[in-house]
Amino acid sequence: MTIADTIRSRRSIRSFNAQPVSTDLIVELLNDAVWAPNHGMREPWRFILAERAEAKEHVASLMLESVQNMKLMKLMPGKLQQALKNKISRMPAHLIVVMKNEKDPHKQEEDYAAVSCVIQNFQLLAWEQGLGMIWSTMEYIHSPIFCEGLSVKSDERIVGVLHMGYFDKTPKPKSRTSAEQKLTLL
Ligand SMILES: Cc1cc2nc3c(=O)[nH]c(=O)nc-3n(C[C@H](O)[C@H](O)[C@H](O)COP(=O)(O)O)c2cc1C
Repeated sequence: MTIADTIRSRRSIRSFNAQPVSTDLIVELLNDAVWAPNHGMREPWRFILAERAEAKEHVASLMLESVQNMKLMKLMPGKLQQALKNKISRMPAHLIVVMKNEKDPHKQEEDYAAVSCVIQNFQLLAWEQGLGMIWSTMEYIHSPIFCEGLSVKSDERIVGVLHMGYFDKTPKPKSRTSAEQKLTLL
């Protein structure tokens, strides 16, 4: 597969099968992904991996607790909330990508971009191995309950939670606007 093939064929995966994901593989892919560009070599990222059943249960509980006050959740019957928690707990792995905050807004922006590069590298490398994921930025990633429950420090933020695993069905691609339509030639 060329890089272009991998970029074009990668899809966000939201449903996974039960096949476990090896920790060694995730670490190997991360070791390639961190060769991302990053200004000042600040390498502003770190990772938290939940693969063991108790760890995934913990992540799922924190997610649910964090969103409990959201209007949508309040409308959701208890049974449905439990089903959601079970769905998250059953996913093969969750990788939480954490960034060190910078006081200088310019550096903060650069670092958010660098961490996003690592995430995309990781998504593409994983895709080549048949491993799918969804990059979630749902509201809970900013919740003190969620962050404190994962020992994310006050000078850090979560850039995304990557729910990942192997999958049986590849979603259809959503079309993209051609670059020509977005290009200004000076
Ligand atoms: C920064 C970022 C945040 C995202 N957050 C979510 C999310 O919270 N929930 C979700 O379902 N998808 C999320 N996505 C995935 C997009 O919905 C997905 O990339 C888009 O629909 C295109 O689909 P594709 O990735 O299969 O090409 C996010 C993607 C990015 C880049």
